[in-house]
Amino acid sequence: MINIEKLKSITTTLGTRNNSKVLEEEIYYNTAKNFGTRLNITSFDMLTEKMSELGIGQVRITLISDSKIIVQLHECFTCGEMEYRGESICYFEGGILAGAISSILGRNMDAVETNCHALGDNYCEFKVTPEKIQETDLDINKKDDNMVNLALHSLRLAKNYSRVEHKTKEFHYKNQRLNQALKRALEINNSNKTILDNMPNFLAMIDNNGVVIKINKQYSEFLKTSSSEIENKNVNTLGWKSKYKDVLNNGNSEIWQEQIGKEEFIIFESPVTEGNGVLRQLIPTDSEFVKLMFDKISFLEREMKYYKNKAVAKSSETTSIDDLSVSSQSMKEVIPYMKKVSKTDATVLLRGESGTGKTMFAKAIHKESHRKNSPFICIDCTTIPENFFEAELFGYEPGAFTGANKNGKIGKLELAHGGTVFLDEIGEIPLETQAKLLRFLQEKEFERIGAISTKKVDVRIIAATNQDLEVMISNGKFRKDLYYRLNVININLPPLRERLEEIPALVDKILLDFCKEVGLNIKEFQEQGLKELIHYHWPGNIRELENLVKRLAINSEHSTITKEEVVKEIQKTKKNVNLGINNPVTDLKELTEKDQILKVLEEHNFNKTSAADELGITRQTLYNKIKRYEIEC
Ligand SMILES: Nc1ncnc2c1ncn2[C@@H]1O[C@H](COP(=O)(O)OP(=O)(O)OP(=O)(O)O)[C@@H](O)[C@H]1O
Repeated sequence: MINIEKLKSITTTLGTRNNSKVLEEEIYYNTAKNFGTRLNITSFDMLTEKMSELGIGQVRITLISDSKIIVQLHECFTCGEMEYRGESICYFEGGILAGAISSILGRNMDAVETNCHALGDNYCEFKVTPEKIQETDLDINKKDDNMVNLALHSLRLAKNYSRVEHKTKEFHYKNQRLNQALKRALEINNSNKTILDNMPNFLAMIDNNGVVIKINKQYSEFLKTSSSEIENKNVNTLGWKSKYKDVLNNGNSEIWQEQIGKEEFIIFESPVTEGNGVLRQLIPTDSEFVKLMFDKISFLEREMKYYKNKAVAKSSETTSIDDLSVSSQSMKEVIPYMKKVSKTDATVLLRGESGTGKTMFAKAIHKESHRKNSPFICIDCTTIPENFFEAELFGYEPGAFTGANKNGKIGKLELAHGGTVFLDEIGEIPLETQAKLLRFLQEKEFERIGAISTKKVDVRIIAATNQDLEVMISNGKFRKDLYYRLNVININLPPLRERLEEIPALVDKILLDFCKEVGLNIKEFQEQGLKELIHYHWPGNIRELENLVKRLAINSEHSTITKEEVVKEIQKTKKNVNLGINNPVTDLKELTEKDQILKVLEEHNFNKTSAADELGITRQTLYNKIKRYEIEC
């Protein structure tokens, strides 16, 4: 037995409702195709006549060959009177053409729309080709209405991703197209049989007062009654459990499981006719369609679990607040505050120069919080191209934009549900995305790109920056309202030169962890060597100290690292500092720094890894600087 609550929760978190919509859409394509085969069309002339008579459009066949048939459709029913939509959308007509041509040729054909009026073309055009599945698998001439046959057909089509992608590109317009098709379906009367009657599933249309305005033959036969006994009666009078009110109020489909008679059904109710009516569909739970849907859901669920586990595993490697090496007075004062803050869900803004430990502290806050068993997801805003921010944070629906993954993408906020998202270098977020992020911080909800429904997720945001956000606000580069939202808790990590007394403890910790990690005999520093470290001013902060200590641990010949070895290593680091690297930046110094970076890059043939090495900075810092100084590489 299917657990409908689980289905609902999964569809809500993963947005798989839309994946089920993909299949739903397949069903409609197939239904139209099924209808096309039943028109008993035997020639192309008859096809042209019938399509015109049904009001589907004016057909012109421009090519008939062994491999394909090209059909133009003028005055297309779906898009003929539409404005430019930017996508081809006439899957309903494609289905009818595919079905009709299949019955003319006596072989299974499929139609793909290659031109569309909604794309700005003068007319719609369909390429009709033999379907790529084995003919023996499906006998479309067999006038078998059963759900299994249709669902099997859907399964094969759903597996054909390019087809699915083509037909699901514009999810926004799907309902509209469907509305029109159904509206029309109610009007068209073909030998006293409506299109609804030709549909194999159990379907009914309910108006906004809860009155059943149409029920198809299959449904009324299942209820062992005639359509006239049902139509024009209220769902309450009929004893139907319907959620039409919720559907119409919220504009979202409802799905649930129900036993009717002896059979179990999945019931879908979705808004149609511009939100004035509801289409009710009953699908038996033992149908292939439902099984397929569950397969898809469990695949997505497994995928989600995999990424969640990965994220949780990463966060469990994290140092906790108590394990952080902090021995200076200024940092010791920060720790109790951090612990208090960790227990809340408040947004935190960590500020400090590069290498002062912002990322490490963000992870420690997460580990101390009640979210510790949920993902910690770090987004380095300096590495995301401007156009991809929204997709990265909020995700997108299948086919939301050209070049998008055909299955859509779960955004990092959704992935982190229950956990923490760390936005490193928040100042890099483009203004447009800042607005959407602000809304998320205020309402905890967002829409994926291309989605019509809103998602709610429970995520804590920790942000970090070493930029002067206040200056960015006055330059119009950072939103003031977002700044206030982020700045609820502000933790400032002082540069290492202002907490030099921490160096001995930091060095001990770094040395011990590193020697263990790489399997070196544990080493120590000569006292004079340590003093040298304390006398240096560490413009690259703890990261610079960490790199230097690790280099010494590897290069030192002795179990005790000598003063001379330290001095030599510091000289190397200083050389880079004299070159202007790692200095806190002022306008004047920035100029020197840019020149020096350019010089080193040129010397290294623009190889970023070796240039970063020479400069004594991470590759990421080098990328950041290249970006900041607009150096062309
Ligand atoms: N208190 C600490 N104890 C031990 N190691 C630390 C501490 N603080 C920072 N580090 C180490 O210093 C390095 C730099 O820290 P981190 O990446 O957190 O800095 P950051 O401020 O986020 O830098 P950036 O702004 O460049 O991203 C890391 O490898 C981290 O492990």
